[in-house]
Amino acid sequence: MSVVIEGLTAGYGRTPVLRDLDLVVAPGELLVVAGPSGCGKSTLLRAVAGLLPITAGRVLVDGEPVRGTSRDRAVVFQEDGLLPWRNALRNVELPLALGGVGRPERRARARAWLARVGLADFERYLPRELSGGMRQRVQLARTLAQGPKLVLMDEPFGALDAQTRAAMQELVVEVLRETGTTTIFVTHDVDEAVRLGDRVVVLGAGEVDVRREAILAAVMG
Ligand SMILES: Nc1ncnc2c1ncn2[C@@H]1O[C@H](COP(=O)(O)OP(=O)(O)OP(=O)(O)O)[C@@H](O)[C@H]1O
Repeated sequence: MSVVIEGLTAGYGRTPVLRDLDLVVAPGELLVVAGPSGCGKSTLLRAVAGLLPITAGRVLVDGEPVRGTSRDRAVVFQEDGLLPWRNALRNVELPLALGGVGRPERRARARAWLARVGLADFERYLPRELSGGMRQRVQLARTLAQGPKLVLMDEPFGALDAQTRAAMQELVVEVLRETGTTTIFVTHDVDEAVRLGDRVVVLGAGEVDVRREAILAAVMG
């Protein structure tokens, strides 16, 4: 899916957080949006997800203006949002069930995705029996099992330790490349931006080189 943002102004109440923002994401691209805390990264994701009304400009996904949420566009947050009383498998199955996918197929899809994220042996575990990194992997499986064409990730690994985070970054890049999913990945972590991005945009400073120094300089203003 392509994303074209033109002259986007959006925010909460009367003060816009984003002003006249232009951004293009090509199909299959992994775009990292970086920038200091409070600069509007989450606000941008919400606007693309259709969770936030926009004040001016437009957000086009595959040429169509965003008017609300859609199954084609999935959001992954830092909190895993898993239901504590459902095991890993049943958590991954839930949105498929809600989307009308029949039992045998949703079970097969959920199993395949759990295996893909390295959790084949943990499908019966409840969220509280899994580590933070494992829960994020379940969340990733749950998101990708739905076959979204655009994935919006909002600091999904912010709460993980450095080693787990690095492993998750590797997994995400691998899986998203494999599926050709377009991704907008928000982070305030410069190293994460360098590791993940095909391109890096710093809010307020535009597109920057995917090099640590260039991103740091833009983030610091
Ligand atoms: N629901 C809300 N109502 C009112 N103001 C909000 C709301 N959410 C965010 N804001 C304000 O909008 C601005 C941008 O917030 P946003 O969450 O988009 O920033 P961010 O770049 O994602 O920050 P962080 O890296 O800390 O998550 C901030 O000043 C914040 O206080």
